Amino acid sequence: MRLKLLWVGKTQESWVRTGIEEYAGRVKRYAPLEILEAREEKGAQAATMRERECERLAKLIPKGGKLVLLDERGEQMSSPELASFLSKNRDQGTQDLVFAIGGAYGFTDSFRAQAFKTISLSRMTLTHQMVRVFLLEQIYRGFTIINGEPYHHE
Ligand SMILES: C[S@@+](CC[C@H](N)C(=O)[O-])C[C@H]1O[C@@H](n2cnc3c(N)ncnc32)[C@H](O)[C@@H]1O
Repeated sequence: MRLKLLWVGKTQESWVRTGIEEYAGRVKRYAPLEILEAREEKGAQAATMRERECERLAKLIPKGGKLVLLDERGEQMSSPELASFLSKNRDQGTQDLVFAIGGAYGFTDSFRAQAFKTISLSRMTLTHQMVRVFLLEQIYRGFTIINGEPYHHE
């Protein structure tokens, strides 16, 4: 199973980039991981920016890829539940599990409708930049749970 992380715009803060590099490196011990960046839209109305950014995200989804959205309105999962979601997909032969993080204006309804699952990390709104690190850390945590490694403590 290959993992793809899609997001909108460059990672601006160096301390966020450091976190991404750290946890992306850890995740790659368990599964091939590719991070793909959609260009951020600027200077238009929120709805137009959301629309254009989602069109760009949609183009990055490989054919047959299973789309998982990160969204505050999604389903809240525990880390063991995320681990079992990852292992189930791996065992069922999912080729590309594609996680998408929206831009500052989130997702359009039509992009939401393409998702196979929508996950919330919290009911609070987090910055789309920090969500990149939180998601990578949870995926890493998930793999350590799958492998019975001493990282996650109940
Ligand atoms: C600043 S938020 C967008 C807020 C936008 N007003 C909305 O309603 O979706 C940018 C992106 O960060 C991610 N995000 C923010 N908070 C999140 C949370 N609690 N759980 C999961 N993803 C979150 C989502 O992918 C979201 O599209």
